[in-house]
Amino acid sequence: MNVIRTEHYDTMSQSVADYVQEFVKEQEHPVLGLATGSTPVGFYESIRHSKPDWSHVTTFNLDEYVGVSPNHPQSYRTFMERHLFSEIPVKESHIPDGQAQDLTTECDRYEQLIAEKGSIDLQILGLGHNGHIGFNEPGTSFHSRTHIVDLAETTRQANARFFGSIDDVPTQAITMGIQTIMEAKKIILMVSGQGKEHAFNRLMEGKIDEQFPASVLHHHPDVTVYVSEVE
Ligand SMILES: N[C@@H]1[C@@H](O)[C@H](O)[C@@H](COP(=O)(O)O)O[C@@H]1O
Repeated sequence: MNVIRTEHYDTMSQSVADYVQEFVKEQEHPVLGLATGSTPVGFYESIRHSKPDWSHVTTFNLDEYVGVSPNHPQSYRTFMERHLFSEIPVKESHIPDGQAQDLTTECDRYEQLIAEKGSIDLQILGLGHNGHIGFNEPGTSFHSRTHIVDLAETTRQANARFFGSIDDVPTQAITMGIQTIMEAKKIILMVSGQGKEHAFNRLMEGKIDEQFPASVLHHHPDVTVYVSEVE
C-alpha cells in the first residue's frame, strides 16, 4: 500500500486527477470505478477543468441509495451528472438502480455487467468514518459481492447534511461488495474531510479486520492512498 500525503485538499484532488487522466489515455477501453461523497468532489472538478475526451471510458459507480429515483437531487446518479457526466461524456456509465423492483436481481445484474467488461481497471474509493468503502459497513464479509445493505446510523447521520433531515436519508443502499472492489486491478483510496484522522490511523495500523472494511485493502497488490492533511 503506497501512501501519498499532500498538505492541501486541492493538491490531492489534482494529483489523483492527473494520475487518472494519464491512466485513461494509455488504455484502449478503460473501465473506471467511481465514488461519490464530498472527498472526490475536487477530483471531479479537476477532471472537468481539463476537459479530457473520455468517449472511450466505461464507468461503474460503487453504490446507490435504495428507493431514491435517479433524478432525486441526492441520488448518486444526480451527483455524477452534476460533477462529471454533464460536462465529460463517457461511453457508458453504470450506477445500480436503487428503484429496481427486485433488488437482488439488480445486484446480480450489476455484477454481471462488470464481469462482461472483464473487470474494473481502476477503482476510486473514499473512506467512511467507520472504515466503510462503498457502503460496505463494518462486519460486511470480505467475500461479499454487490448486495443490499442496511446503512449504519452513523453513516445516515454523516449523510444527513445532504438531505433535509436524518429522516429523509434512505435506510438502505445497493453497493458493490468488498470482493467486487478487491477485483479491481488498481485502487486509489482518497482520504480527506473532518474527523477522518481516526479512520486513517486505524487503516495505517495494518490490522485486517472485517469490523473495519477498508483494512481489506492491505491484501490488494496495487493500492495507493492519497491523504490530505489540511482542509
Ligand atoms: N457511500 C459513500 C462512500 O462511497 C464515501 O466514500 C464515504 C465517505 O464520504 P465523504 O467523502 O463524504 O466523507 O461515505 C459515503 O457514504
